[in-house]
Amino acid sequence: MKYISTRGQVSPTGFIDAILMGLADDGGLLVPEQIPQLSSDTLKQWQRLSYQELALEIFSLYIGDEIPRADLKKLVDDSYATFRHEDVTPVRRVNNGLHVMELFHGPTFAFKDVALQFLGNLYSYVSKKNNSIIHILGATSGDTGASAIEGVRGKQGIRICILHPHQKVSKVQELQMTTVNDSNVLNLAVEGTFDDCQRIIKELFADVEFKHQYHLRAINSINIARILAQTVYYFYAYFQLANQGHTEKVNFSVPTGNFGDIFAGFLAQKMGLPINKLILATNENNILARFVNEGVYQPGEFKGTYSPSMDIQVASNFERYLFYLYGEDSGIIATLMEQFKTEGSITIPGDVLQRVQSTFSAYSVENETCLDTISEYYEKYDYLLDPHTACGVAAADKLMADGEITVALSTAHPAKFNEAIELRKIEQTYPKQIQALFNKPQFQRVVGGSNEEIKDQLVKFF
Ligand SMILES: N[C@@H](CCOP(=O)(O)O)C(=O)O
Repeated sequence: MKYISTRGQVSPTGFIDAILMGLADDGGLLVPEQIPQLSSDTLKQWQRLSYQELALEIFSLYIGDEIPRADLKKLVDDSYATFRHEDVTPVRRVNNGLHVMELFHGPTFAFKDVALQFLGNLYSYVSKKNNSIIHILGATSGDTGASAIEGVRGKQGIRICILHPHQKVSKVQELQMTTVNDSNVLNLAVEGTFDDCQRIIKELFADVEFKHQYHLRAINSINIARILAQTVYYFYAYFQLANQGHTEKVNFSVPTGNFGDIFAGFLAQKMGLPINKLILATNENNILARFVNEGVYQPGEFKGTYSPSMDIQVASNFERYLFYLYGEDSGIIATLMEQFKTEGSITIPGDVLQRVQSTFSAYSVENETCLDTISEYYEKYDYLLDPHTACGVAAADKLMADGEITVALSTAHPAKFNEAIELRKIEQTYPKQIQALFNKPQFQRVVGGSNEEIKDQLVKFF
């Protein structure tokens, strides 16, 4: 399989070079040259596979023979052996039509572990095999950072620097990142928002000379490996329901910030998974919900919410979706992204908007509704939702029709966001791994948001 850029200025490249490139060198995002198409027979054959077996099949389609199957199997098995649940991403029925897929059974209690345990092991494999230098630079609104650090801490040949917005992540998220004292980890707390952190890393990756000189690698969802790994659980959820006798198409409701997770669902649908609606749930930072409902992509004013991981204005993976929306025409995408840079917005015509709405439904969840949903599900169903999952569940409640089956993606464990949970006077017991964080010293440097200052830190660290 080869990978091409959404902006068309990069020669088709193999899987390993694509993951090492991260952001495409022309500033676009890498996508597979062709999306594999699955027959209904293949779907039937996959229906009873374990999570690990399924991941191996899906990764093989996108990696081809670049990694021998036995090596790939070991990477997959090692990556998911760290999960606390034997199903890796179990699906639980909560009420009639609503199921929750728990994606938080990995080491840092968030869905990011599903891809970042794998990517961490993959980087280590590539570093040993090809003698590649792996200097990771990432931005986080809380979950990606902890998960990426956990995926590579202490690993030979790898260094990681994570930028997070100072005091705009939850206490547990901050502790998960900053209590790590391995010498290959650097945490920079940036005075600004997640969008500032993401803009900085994208600008540094776009500085191709700097990127190559310092061997910068990405762990955010700009890296195509993240998307591919997240595609697996859409299939797995569908198969778990099919094994219980649900043969109809399924809706997925996805708490959305950077558009990576829901894009993975979109990719699964394009591969042939019978998905009905993709429900896009935002918090009050609702640029994506406005896009789906009105056809205008324009950042609004930043709002701090109870779901800080989704406090994002400019969604990284939106460009990948635009590429498919516009028939894989990289010329149009390059023009639209240039327009976004100069004018600050993209408006799509009515016929294109109709195509968007045939795939996505969207709802923007207000702060109070998020908390109300947490209370309601706790009282009625004895199920404690984290505030991001609560946004997904609130959107599903709003947008699913009677008789439909919806899987809401539960993206994090509630213990990561007690700031929101305690507002509703709900007392939760922390898992022991989270409780232990409160007694540890923290290691982080607070920095301003200039590219030069970050570059300076990186040069010293790498
Ligand atoms: N919500 C994310 C933001 C970064 O998104 P990513 O999927 O591109 O890594 C976070 O928790 O850091």
